[in-house]
Amino acid sequence: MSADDPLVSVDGLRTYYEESGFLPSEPVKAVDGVSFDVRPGETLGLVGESGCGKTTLGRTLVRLERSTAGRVEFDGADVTALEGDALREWRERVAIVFQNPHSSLNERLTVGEIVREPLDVHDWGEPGERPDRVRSLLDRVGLQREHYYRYPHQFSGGQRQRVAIARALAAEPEFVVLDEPVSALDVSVQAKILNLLADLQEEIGLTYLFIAHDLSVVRHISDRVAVMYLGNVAEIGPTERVFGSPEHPYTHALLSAIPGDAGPDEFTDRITLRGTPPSPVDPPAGCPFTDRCPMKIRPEGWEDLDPAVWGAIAEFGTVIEARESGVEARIRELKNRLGLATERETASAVADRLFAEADAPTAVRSTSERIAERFDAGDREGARGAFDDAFASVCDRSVPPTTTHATDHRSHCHRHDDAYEDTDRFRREVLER
Ligand SMILES: Nc1ncnc2c1ncn2[C@@H]1O[C@H](COP(=O)(O)OP(=O)(O)OP(=O)(O)O)[C@@H](O)[C@H]1O
Repeated sequence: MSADDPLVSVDGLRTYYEESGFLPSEPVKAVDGVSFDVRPGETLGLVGESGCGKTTLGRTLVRLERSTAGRVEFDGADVTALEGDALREWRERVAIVFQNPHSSLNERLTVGEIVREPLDVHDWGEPGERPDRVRSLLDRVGLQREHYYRYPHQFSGGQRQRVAIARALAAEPEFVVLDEPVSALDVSVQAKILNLLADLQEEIGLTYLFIAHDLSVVRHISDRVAVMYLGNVAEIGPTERVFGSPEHPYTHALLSAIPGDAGPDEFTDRITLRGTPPSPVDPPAGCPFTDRCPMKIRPEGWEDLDPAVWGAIAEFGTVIEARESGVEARIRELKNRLGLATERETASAVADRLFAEADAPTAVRSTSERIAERFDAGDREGARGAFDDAFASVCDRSVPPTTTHATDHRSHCHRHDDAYEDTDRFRREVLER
């Protein structure tokens, strides 16, 4: 392997959770087609809101979750299909540190036994050498050799995380997934653990995937950063480039929420995103961020609408869509079958209220009224189609291609297409929100 070759190469990776329950359901698309590399010796930061799939991605990379599709190459070889001895052997080369050191350690084992366990599992060295290896690991992570016979409950959160790190490094892995390794710790302890991780990386030449929601920690520790949204990577690039000149509207929004100097250089105002991310069971067909994007491209004919009207249209669309498909539709179907009353407000009433509040122009009102009437008359699929014909834009219809902005800096947004790059206007609009 040359120094430029990735250690981990992820291509089109998907991890879906099949749900078993009372209602027939679609899988949770926790990771929905991500591609990126992790290079030897680097720290790749992984950020994004709660539930966007960071943990699932990290767990899939070390085969704690089974991928649904795509490839994960480790040192050039696909590891997604490994089984038996080959899987066991490869597992020596990877490790994971979990967020909560209060739940990740087995309380019934001594610290020495906890750290020794992977040495036994992977048949590391001779059995007689292992206690010494454990003691030197304890020493290396800032604990004492004498702690071998102590139990986890005798330690503070920071010390427990040191035990977890010693255990993760015991069998000499090359690649370590750090899943929010400091977020459960006191702020005063966080810096010490981060420094320990950085020292260990340098000494041993480790490669890290560092998952975190604290963006200033990620900026501090990562060489590159990947921004995740709804199971997808929206943007990836060198840390200073992504923080200094973010390209994806979601990255803009995420970074604008950082107080003070740690925020992006070109924005000073906070961008508040509408609503919450959609369910990963039923993600949008086009851009994953389309429902909440403050820079969403508008369809022809509606370019000059006031943002409040545009917001009302989006809300109306969400109601129609939720009632026509997804969980709400399945529940309604079931209730209908059981003879239970279901709908509350008619679509026409929803449209009337939303568009009156937003003071929408007549063209919007009459178009929506026609759609709502069709919906209320029972042609829900037709109404949804009519809504898409009238108001959907390229962001709703097609998955954005990859745009490379500079060496190593990539993002996925239709705005990067020259035809739509009216960013000045939309950035102003974003700031005015
Ligand atoms: N074992 C599971 N079975 C079914 N769904 C799951 C399972 N684990 C996670 N999910 C779902 O998959 C999606 C991604 O979850 P994941 O924990 O990977 O996100 P995350 O970004 O790490 O969130 P957080 O920051 O809260 O840990 C969520 O919708 C979550 O509810």
